Amino acid sequence: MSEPILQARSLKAGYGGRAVLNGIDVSLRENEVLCLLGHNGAGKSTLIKSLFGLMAPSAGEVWVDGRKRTQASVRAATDAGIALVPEGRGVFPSLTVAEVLKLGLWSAKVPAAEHAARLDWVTTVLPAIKKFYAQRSGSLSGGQQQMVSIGRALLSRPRCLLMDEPSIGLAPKLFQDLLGPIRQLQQDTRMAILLVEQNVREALKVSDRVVVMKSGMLIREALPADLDTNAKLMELY
Ligand SMILES: Nc1ncnc2c1ncn2[C@@H]1O[C@H](COP(=O)(O)OP(=O)(O)OP(=O)(O)O)[C@@H](O)[C@H]1O
Repeated sequence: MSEPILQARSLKAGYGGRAVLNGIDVSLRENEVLCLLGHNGAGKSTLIKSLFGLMAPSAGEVWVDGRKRTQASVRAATDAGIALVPEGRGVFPSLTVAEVLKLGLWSAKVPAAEHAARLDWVTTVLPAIKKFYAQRSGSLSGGQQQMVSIGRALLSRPRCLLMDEPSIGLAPKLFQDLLGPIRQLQQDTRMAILLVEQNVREALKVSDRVVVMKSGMLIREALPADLDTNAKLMELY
């Protein structure tokens, strides 16, 4: 089997000396959607931020493509083909969608000659974006903003996508509209996705494997099919 694209080994991290991650071991492989579940405050966002290089671990290691990362760096993560859909969307309300995506092209260091083709490609994956391309982001619905946030993350054509609660605040029926095209893209391209979700039932439908976090530890690993009843889901928490 090939090396994991992204791996945490005994990873510890926290804020101002307060430990949040208490030794996490997890691997994300090519061509899988790994669903990360856990209560509010379990440390899911902290794990995502640590894997992406937004936070330096206090102990333990992050490995990328079988090589130990020497320094937490978002630039290095982006260069390695990793992209983040952050919690809370992070689209600037006063900018139009076109402007948000142009900023995304710039920050992903996409060569200018490829900008048009890259934007075309993103709107092929998420065609709904075309409908509100010229609108200010602040005037969009939550689902539309989330689509822009996901589209922006795709601009670098990542091999590995980290998604922090992409469906938060959306009606459950919008989940598949938002995540369905991404699951399709993932299956077409063998991309790896780490998906943090509160919308457990819908998330399991687009996931290959599940890990559950509690108080900064991974307490369970399962397959979606193992969690096909309410009782089994309740056990996780
Ligand atoms: N920037 C920060 N500064 C200080 N403490 C933080 C910060 N961000 C998160 N925390 C704390 O770290 C703990 C874990 O938070 P984290 O956001 O990683 O959890 P989570 O599992 O993603 O939860 P949620 O589902 O609510 O987003 C919480 O106690 C939270 O209050």
